[in-house]
Amino acid sequence: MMSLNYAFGFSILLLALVLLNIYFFYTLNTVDRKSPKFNIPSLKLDVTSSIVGDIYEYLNYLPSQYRNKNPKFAVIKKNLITSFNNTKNVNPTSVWLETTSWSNNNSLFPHENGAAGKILQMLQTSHIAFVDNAPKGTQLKLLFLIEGNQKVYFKPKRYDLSHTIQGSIYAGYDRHNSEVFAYYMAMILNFKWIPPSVIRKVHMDKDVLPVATNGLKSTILKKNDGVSCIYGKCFFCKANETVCPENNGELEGAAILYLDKQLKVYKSPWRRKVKATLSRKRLLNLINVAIFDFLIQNGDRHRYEVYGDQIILLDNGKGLGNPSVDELDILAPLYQCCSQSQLGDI
Ligand SMILES: Nc1ncnc2c1ncn2[C@@H]1O[C@H](COP(=O)(O)OP(=O)(O)OP(=O)(O)O)[C@@H](O)[C@H]1O
Ligand SMILES: [Mn+2]
Repeated sequence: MMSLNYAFGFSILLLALVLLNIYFFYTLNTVDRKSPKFNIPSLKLDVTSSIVGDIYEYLNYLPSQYRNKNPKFAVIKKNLITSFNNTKNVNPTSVWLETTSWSNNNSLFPHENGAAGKILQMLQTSHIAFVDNAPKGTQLKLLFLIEGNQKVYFKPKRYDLSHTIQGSIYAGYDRHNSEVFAYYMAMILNFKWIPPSVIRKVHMDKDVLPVATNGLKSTILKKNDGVSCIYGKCFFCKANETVCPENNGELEGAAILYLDKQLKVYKSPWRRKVKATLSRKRLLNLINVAIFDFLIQNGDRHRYEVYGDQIILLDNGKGLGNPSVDELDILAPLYQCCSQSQLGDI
């Protein structure tokens, strides 16, 4: 009798252990996968890539902290807005002196004590001493020399904000608002390796033509209605693809601080495929840039500039093309690195 009781007790224990085991393996496999509350819209995907499918599948099971705004952000936002609005008593000479002599391991430009707002204010409103073509690159852009002897790149508006770019990720002209958006987003992400950039409007007849170089004048056409339009000087610039002022005579664009610094230029190793051997720091830096580019949807980081040993974000004009497309290829430096554990190999 005693041994029967004992055997019964033992089998109950065994059963309990087996059930516990099943439960354990079940939770192992389903952790983070309980009742997805967040369903991302189904998008047209390149189903040939399993990574792309995996990423979208996993998005449904992200832990809740990734879906809620971090309360710490309110303070960061308030400080940033205060800094951008600090535009009183700005002295151009001292702003540019402080800005161009700035040398720091954490940022390209000063941001403390409202410096960011002062720089933006100067970029947006300073008197323009001369305007020339900026022939570097494939896109039409101008070079301004503003009060205080500061150079500025001006990428003109080519599209209305509601315009959607169709076609490849490289399609279309640069988007001036993408440059400006990139700057503000980088500030929010605390990535301080990007030139300040702000929307500026210049009057064609009052601000540009009187101070235009002869080179620029030779790329300006007078249209039938008497309006002066620029076709500029660049790799893709054509006389029939001009930029014209709005009805009020103003030309809108992104005013981007020009960096008179020693920059090294590298071809992106991802422009075809990864061939180069990269240092750990450079690889992590490229992954950061890829995440940034994914957020602005810039798939045109074919080249990157390095200052010291830090990648800087120059040329952010190919973002914001089509709000209903998520181009996941941009994240290749991130997901290829994780799937092939390249970090361990170098
Ligand atoms: N803010 C800046 N300060 C200094 N140099 C700059 C700045 N922005 C761009 N450049 C330099 O000018 C070159 C052309 O600029 P950018 O890349 O913005 O033009 P792009 O027409 O878009 O060129 P691409 O078609 O090759 O992408 C870049 O190679 C970069 O080295
Ligand atoms: Mn470009």
